[in-house]
Amino acid sequence: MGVRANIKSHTGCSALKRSHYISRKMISWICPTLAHEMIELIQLYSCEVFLSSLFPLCLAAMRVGRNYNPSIEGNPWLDVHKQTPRDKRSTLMEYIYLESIGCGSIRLGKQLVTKDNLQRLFQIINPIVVEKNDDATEISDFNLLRTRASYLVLSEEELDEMDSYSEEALGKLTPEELHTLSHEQQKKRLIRTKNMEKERIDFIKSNYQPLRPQMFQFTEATAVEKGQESSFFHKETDTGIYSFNMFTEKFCRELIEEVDHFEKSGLPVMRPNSMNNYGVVLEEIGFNQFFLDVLKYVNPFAERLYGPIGRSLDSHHSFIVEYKIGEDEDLDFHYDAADVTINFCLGKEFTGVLNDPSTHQENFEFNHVKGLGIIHLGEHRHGANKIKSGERYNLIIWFRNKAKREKMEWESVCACGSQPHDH
Ligand SMILES: O=C(O)CCC(=O)C(=O)O
Ligand SMILES: [Fe+2]
Repeated sequence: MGVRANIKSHTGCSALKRSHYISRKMISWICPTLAHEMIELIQLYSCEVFLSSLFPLCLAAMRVGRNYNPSIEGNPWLDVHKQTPRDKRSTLMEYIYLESIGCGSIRLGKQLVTKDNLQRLFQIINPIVVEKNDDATEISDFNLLRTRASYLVLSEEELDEMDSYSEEALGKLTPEELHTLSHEQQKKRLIRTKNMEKERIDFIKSNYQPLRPQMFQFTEATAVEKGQESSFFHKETDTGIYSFNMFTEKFCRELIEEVDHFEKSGLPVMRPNSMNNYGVVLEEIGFNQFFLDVLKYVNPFAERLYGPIGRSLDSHHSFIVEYKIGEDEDLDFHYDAADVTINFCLGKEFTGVLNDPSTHQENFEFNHVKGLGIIHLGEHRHGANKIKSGERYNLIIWFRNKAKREKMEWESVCACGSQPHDH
């Protein structure tokens, strides 16, 4: 993030932004243009997947295209979520924010804050809940926990460490001792983070009643809209940003509904990453296989677009980010802890910015439109402009090479310097 200062986030509606907006509309909704784009792509990639599975769909889209009403008003994406207003998070569920030291934090419905649950979810024998103040006041009666307030969940050992490793005590350690201490702690934390994740997934699995159990299975019908079968990547920049239209309107609406339903359950919600405070990690609520299946579909494209990096993808971290005025409103520049990222707009209003990390000269802005996604390299620096009204839900899929990512995680325990936007 060192050179971030020379790149500013844009909130105004520049001509550049408008032209991208218009071009996105043209490509997605004016089907003769869309057909032309498809032919170009087919020629460019002449890829087996295109020919065997997508080509017939492309032809179908071209046929529909001749009669397709290109007006933006006719775009089903633009008003579909008007019918599904989202209840206020605060009135839905009495959430308590519970933080660990170095192993992530969760939101948990107040009724689920019990010693047993904390023991399990935080992997601590005798969990102690303390106020986040200088005195670390212990709260033993969980009824006294304040809705939407944040607390620390600690083991007795951690509480002792807080005293013994006070700034004064740390000042007495040599730099080498401090280094070793922090590395040992980080290793322990990494292992605990993994165990906590496993427990959380088991906890959700045994307690969550999905709204639509069938939607946890990926099918091509989910991915490709009948009549608008345009599952292809449109080149946006020379630096590896492509846009595409992949998931159906129905899927997007239902995914938002499922996420809302999950949030109402009060079950533990992990922050999707270190920068977004709202949203849900989809593999934790049962979508792991779903996105592995999506990956099979994306794999040949990723390889065409990104070569060996695209070929190496074998795992994912998938989550929903939610933006709303008064909550998360924007996202600072960062790069993802991913090899390849898909960022797909499920709904609401937003303007985003993507910047090329290698040159820092690029100033490409992409206006998110419901039903459109972008794919880019994880290392491609980007951020999100402030939301102006309403709510925005985006589906973020971080595709990764598992072995490489695990190696990086362990190495980061020993590396100093800036970290990517990790989860
Ligand atoms: O809000 C967005 O569209 C971007 C989100 C993002 O970059 C991320 O969560 O890594
Ligand atoms: Fe990102």
